[in-house]
Amino acid sequence: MRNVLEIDGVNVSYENVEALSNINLRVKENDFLAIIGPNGGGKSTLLKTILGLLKPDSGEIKIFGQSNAKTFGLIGYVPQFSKFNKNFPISVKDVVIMGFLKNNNKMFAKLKPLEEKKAETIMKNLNIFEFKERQIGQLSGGQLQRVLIARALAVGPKILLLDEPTASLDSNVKSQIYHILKELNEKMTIIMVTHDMGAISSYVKSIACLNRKLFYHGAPKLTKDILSQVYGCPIDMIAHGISHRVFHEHKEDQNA
Ligand SMILES: Nc1ncnc2c1ncn2[C@@H]1O[C@H](COP(=O)(O)OP(=O)(O)OP(=O)(O)O)[C@@H](O)[C@H]1O
Repeated sequence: MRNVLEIDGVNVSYENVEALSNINLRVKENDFLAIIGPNGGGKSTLLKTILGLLKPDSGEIKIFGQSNAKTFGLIGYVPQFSKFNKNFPISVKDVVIMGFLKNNNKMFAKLKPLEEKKAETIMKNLNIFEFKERQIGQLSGGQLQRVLIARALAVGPKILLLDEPTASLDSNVKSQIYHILKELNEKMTIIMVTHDMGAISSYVKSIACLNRKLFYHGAPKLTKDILSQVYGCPIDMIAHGISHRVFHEHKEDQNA
């Protein structure tokens, strides 16, 4: 299997915060990679850097062997839907259409007939076609997540990046989203930031544990030692090793 993503010696900082330190990572074609780690560990920063939205201070990122500045259409991005402004007066269909536009300034541009057909197929596949005229504020969390996945699929990506796709969804809806991702994974590589440890044992093919540095990258089998290193405190694992986590007493908490 060839590498679809190669990250070499990447450092990223915001003014005086070092968010990523010397990240080296290879992702193979058709992998389903989960990036896990504590809050503020640099997961979103890593996604933004892969997308080319943030420029590393040093190091290099290649997508299919090319600089990520030249990769429009190869990567689809699904942002954290909880951060999406649900009050924005835009319909489901218009959000999906935005995915076809290279320059998002032309937000309500008309699609070519072929694109129109493709948008329709994507919406039907994700079961959102029936409410395509609905304003996005009228959707449930799971429906909105499917709309954002549809938007990301418009470019026909080879890699799909998702930032916490199941955060604040109930377990039934989470399973629906993972089911969709599993199907998509037959055609594309998936890289997902998640705090959902349950997904790791059931759905993903590999994991990367990130807390400013990359502590582990490999099979989705976490040991207590790796988790403690990444999360910076001891962690108990209950039920199948990783589906739950409980923080022991914590020095900072004790002093609080
Ligand atoms: N725009 C910014 N300006 C300054 N510092 C930032 C900015 N964005 C992120 N940071 C800092 O960079 C570090 C990494 O943040 P990032 O959002 O990548 O973490 P994360 O792992 O995605 O966190 P979470 O799980 O809470 O979403 C944090 O210390 C954060 O405060």
